[in-house]
Amino acid sequence: MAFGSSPDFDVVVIGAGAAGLSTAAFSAGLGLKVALIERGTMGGDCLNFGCVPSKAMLAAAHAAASARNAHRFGIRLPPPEIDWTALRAHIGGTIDHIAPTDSEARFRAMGVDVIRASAHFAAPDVVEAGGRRLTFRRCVIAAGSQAIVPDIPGLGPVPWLTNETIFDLEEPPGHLIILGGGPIGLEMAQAHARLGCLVTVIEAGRIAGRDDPELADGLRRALTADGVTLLEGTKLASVEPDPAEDGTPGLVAVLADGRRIGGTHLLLAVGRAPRLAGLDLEAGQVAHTKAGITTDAGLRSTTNRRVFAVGDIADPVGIGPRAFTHVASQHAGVLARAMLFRLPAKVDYAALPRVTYTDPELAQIGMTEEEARKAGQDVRILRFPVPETDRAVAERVPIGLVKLVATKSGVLLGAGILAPHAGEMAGTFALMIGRKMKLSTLAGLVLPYPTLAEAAKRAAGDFYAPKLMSPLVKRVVGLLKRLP
Ligand SMILES: Cc1cc2nc3c(=O)[nH]c(=O)nc-3n(C[C@H](O)[C@H](O)[C@H](O)COP(=O)(O)OP(=O)(O)OC[C@H]3O[C@@H](n4cnc5c(N)ncnc54)[C@H](O)[C@@H]3O)c2cc1C
Ligand SMILES: NC(=O)c1ccc[n+]([C@@H]2O[C@H](COP(=O)([O-])OP(=O)(O)OC[C@H]3O[C@@H](n4cnc5c(N)ncnc54)[C@H](O)[C@@H]3O)[C@@H](O)[C@H]2O)c1
Repeated sequence: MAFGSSPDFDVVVIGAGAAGLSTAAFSAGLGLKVALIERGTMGGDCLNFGCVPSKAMLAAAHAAASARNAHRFGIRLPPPEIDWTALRAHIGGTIDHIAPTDSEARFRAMGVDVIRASAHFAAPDVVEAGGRRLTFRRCVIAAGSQAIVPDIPGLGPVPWLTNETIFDLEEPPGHLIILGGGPIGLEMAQAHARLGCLVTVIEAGRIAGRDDPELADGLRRALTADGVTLLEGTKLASVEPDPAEDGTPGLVAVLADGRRIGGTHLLLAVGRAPRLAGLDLEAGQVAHTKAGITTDAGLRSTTNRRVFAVGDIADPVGIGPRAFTHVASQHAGVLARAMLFRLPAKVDYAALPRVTYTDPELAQIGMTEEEARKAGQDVRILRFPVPETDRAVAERVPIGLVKLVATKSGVLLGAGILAPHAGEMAGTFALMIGRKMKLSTLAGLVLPYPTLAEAAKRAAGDFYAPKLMSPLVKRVVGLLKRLP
């Protein structure tokens, strides 16, 4: 940019996914001149290849499971028939319904200059896209992440799927082999199993490895009951193409112990890598590692003060990346305060919720027991089995657990919930942990009866039960009862 001249844009945003769209919307709303650059589909991963299609598919899968399980309630139904074409129309229709919110037309109407092209840095204050050279006051990198493609011998000729292609299958997979038992692998495993496919998950460690092992154990039982084969602590040595006689592609997964598993499709779900390639971050003098763009806790690049990063691609120093849509929104909020209002805003994940949308759902808010202990906390653990609530009995919920992690003085640090619709309970815990509330708040809450959430109240109540039943309290009650 020539000395003294003003830049073309106040804010240039690279990527129109959850993080970039929120950033562009608030910046334009505050009257700034904004360019939003997207090389793919408006809405990014969440709308097109992530949260939305996966939850739409899971909804269909859960409906099929409900039909299969109706006999438990005295309702006899024929086995459900899966109409794959109609199912795909449901998934596509869900995306189409939400798409206008993320559309180019909506953002143009806000006054945003939407550029449909690939963006890269040409200088620390210049981005190029679609043959245009854009100078900026601030650039926000919101280019997201993509599925990691591991280096597995034989993978080249085997047709593999990622989250970007699995929702496009015109026929249901006969036998879906899933590599990786994290949220993507597990959600897709249950969805496909309940939709009538054979499913095998190959996981190098244990499934739901970031979650509490007790909660993961319940999920393991639920998935196994759905017919998912879980191979944990198992390394994949290689894959071989194995087309069927009619020429339809197939594969054999060869495990490190020599076992051979034949399947029709392979889904790679072994984690995400930031989309750094092509951004020419060197030209922009933007520091990065393979985890993402290195920022301070206010999401500002540590090497180019004009540049910020948000969403999956952001790697705030000491906190690390988190790949969730609600984190993308949180980042946009931090950015609004830090970048535009120059307030000392920082990313804070202390009360962060995350949910794996299987049935039962696995929700974790704040710290797991292991994380709290690693952080040096002297913790109290409280549990209550969800199936012991009256609501669970009525609804025949066989598996579930609430596990609370608190300080010795009763301040809630973390909550893990394995229960149907556990995600719907997460807000209460995010509020409690965020506000550093004590378990007494939860134990004293009047909850509607009968609800699964009562399990959490019962777990919190256990913190106080020994104190209530102590000899001292008994003596006080004994003295008080003598009063007229
Ligand atoms: C299968 C699956 C299920 C998920 N389910 C959930 C869920 O239930 N809940 C949840 O909270 N999260 C979920 N996630 C995670 C969530 O989708 C991501 O955290 C979220 O999409 C991140 O948003 P983002 O804006 O950072 O990136 P993205 O959505 O990836 O958007 C980045 C955009 O930048 C564009 N781009 C990249 N490079 C350039 C460039 N050089 N020039 C121009 N444009 C560029 C890309 O085309 C893309 O559109 C799921 C993810 C997957 C894969
Ligand atoms: N419901 C949700 O909120 C939701 C759903 C899907 C994805 N996401 C986001 O996307 C992220 C990525 O999800 P993901 O499931 O791909 O990744 P992940 O990193 O969470 O899990 C990947 C799993 O693959 C295993 N793995 C890695 N390499 C392997 C190999 N060679 N062989 C066998 N197993 C291997 C790991 O041990 C791990 O358990 C999540 O962490 C989350 O942030 C969120």
